[in-house]
Amino acid sequence: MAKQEFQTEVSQLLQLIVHSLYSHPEIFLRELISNSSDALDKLRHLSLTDEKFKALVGNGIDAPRIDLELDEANKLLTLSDTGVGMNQEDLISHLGTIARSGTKNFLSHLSGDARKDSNLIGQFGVGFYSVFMVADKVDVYSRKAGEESTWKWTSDGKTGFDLEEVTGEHARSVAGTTIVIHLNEEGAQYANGYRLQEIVKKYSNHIAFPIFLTYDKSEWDAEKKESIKTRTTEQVNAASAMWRRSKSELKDDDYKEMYKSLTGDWDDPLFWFHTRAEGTLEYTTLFYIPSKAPMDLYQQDYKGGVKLYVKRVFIMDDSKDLLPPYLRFVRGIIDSEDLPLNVSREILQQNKVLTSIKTASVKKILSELKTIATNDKEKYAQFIAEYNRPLKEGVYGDYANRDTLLDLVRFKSTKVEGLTSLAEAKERMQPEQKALYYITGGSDSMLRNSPLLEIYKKKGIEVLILDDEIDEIVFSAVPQYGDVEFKAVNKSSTSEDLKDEATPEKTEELKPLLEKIKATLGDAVKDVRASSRLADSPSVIVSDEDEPSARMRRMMEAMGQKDLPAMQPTLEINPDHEIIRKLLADPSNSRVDDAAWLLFDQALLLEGVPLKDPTTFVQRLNRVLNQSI
Ligand SMILES: Nc1ncnc2c1ncn2[C@@H]1O[C@H](COP(=O)(O)OP(=O)(O)OP(=O)(O)O)[C@@H](O)[C@H]1O
Repeated sequence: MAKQEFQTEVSQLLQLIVHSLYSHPEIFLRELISNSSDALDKLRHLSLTDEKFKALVGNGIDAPRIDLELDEANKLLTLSDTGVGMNQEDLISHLGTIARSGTKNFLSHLSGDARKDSNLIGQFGVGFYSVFMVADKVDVYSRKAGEESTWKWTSDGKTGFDLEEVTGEHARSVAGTTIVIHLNEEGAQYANGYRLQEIVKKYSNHIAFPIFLTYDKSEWDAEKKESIKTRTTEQVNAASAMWRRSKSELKDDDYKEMYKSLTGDWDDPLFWFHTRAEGTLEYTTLFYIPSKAPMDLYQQDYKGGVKLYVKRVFIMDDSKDLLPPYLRFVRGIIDSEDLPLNVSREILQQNKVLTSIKTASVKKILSELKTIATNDKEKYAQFIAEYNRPLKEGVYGDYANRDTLLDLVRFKSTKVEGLTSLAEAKERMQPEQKALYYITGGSDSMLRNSPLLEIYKKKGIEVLILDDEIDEIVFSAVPQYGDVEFKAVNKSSTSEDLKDEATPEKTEELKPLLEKIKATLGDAVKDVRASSRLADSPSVIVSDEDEPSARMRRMMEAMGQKDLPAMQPTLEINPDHEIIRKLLADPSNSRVDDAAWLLFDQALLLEGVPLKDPTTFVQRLNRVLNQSI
């Protein structure tokens, strides 16, 4: 017998499961049943598509089932399936290490606060290891489909496991897995047939395979007027692929239960969309929106959340081709009547049937979301709190659905508390307002206090506050909302819209000063102009239409773009500001030189641009300070 140690992460996870996750120990059964159901799905798929496995039909593999057997007296619970099974290597790699990136990610997020951590873990399910909440020893006997040997894996869930080949009475006659759970003190409550039935119905009623329970059933003997126990085997679950049933037959609880057994989430989903399409293509989709965004939402190796079935036969999960990447938070099922069973991942990408299903599914999900946005604002706000960002990715990437997505995303604004839709912002436009204005490039408070907003505040015009990094990229690709243009307030041309007729004398008067400042700043600026967008601040920098903004430049640099041309913004000066008036009053003022740089540097700082030469800035500031004290 070979004794092997668990991977460090497994030990960590086990520690956590055993010491802090007692709040829902019953989920161990759901996790094991879900693994068995996956194993049955896999084998059924192989037997339909692979010659080698077709030959096995008739030898147990055509009777997919899950069996629970209870030995109450010895506190033993046995769960068996006739699924794909595991061989020696599988047992080591699947039950001795953590391959799932989600779980690794989870472990890195642990806060040490048991309550919080158990909520976190609910988001992905702990899988097989949850059995150690209720067991002090677990034996797994497994035989892989197409192989002869049965392997036994045994562990107390502490440091490691033993692995050996078994023969004789313990060898399995057909492929599959048997898990013998030696219930511990905590788990003793599950050595009860009625309790087990209740849990199976609660979590696994709609698993596509039958689950049988063998236990000592107490029955009343009418003649002798006493309770007698009879060994009984009963099917416990409904075993209908529930998504194939009609909506009218299904209750909310059916949907919620299906969601939980599908995802391992402990919380109810926010909402679900169940569709049956008939006509040229026949398929069923059942999509769920989890109430909390999945942990791996922003990871490149995220897991797709939609399972593909063909005529109720499981084909694959984790595929990233079933929905566009921005809808990666959606969980659920696509079940098609028209796809071939042996469809591979490679074929999937170009398959016409699947492309049509995918296109229709995206439209369906987005239109359902739009209905919720209109009819249930509170629920929609919960949705937006989790998924605004992926929707924005959609605005950028999904050209075909851009209009709908623009209606779904929400933004901060100078006119509302919380968030606004673009439709509402459009409603609020002033009669003379020519575009929907937005400001990007910094944190919420930095943007709200930016001098660029002064004129808009004065005129009562709304500006969208885009403080999410992704906004800048999204808006660079989206020129308008309906018939209204989007305009960034930091672009040089934008202030033209708002210009009040400046008196020609004023412009004339300013000219020499502007030239002087320009001469002082040299190549650091493209131009120096009188501003029509400032009220309280003396200066501001803006960029040309086709130039990246300061923040965009930082992002491009962070992404490794090296040969960006040097930044050359336009400096705008507020002709009515006291500092400027003073400089104008005395054109020979020896301080114009310092003033020019300080006006420029402060404008850069407000835009979040780090100064190239902070030492000189500080020296200048001190010089001016010294003169004024
Ligand atoms: N009854 C079983 N039959 C065959 N393989 C199994 C069985 N139970 C577990 N496995 C294998 O062990 C792996 C690990 O199982 P575990 O429950 O820890 O995670 P998972 O099922 O992969 O992830 P998740 O629970 O997030 O879906 C499975 O992916 C599967 O390959």
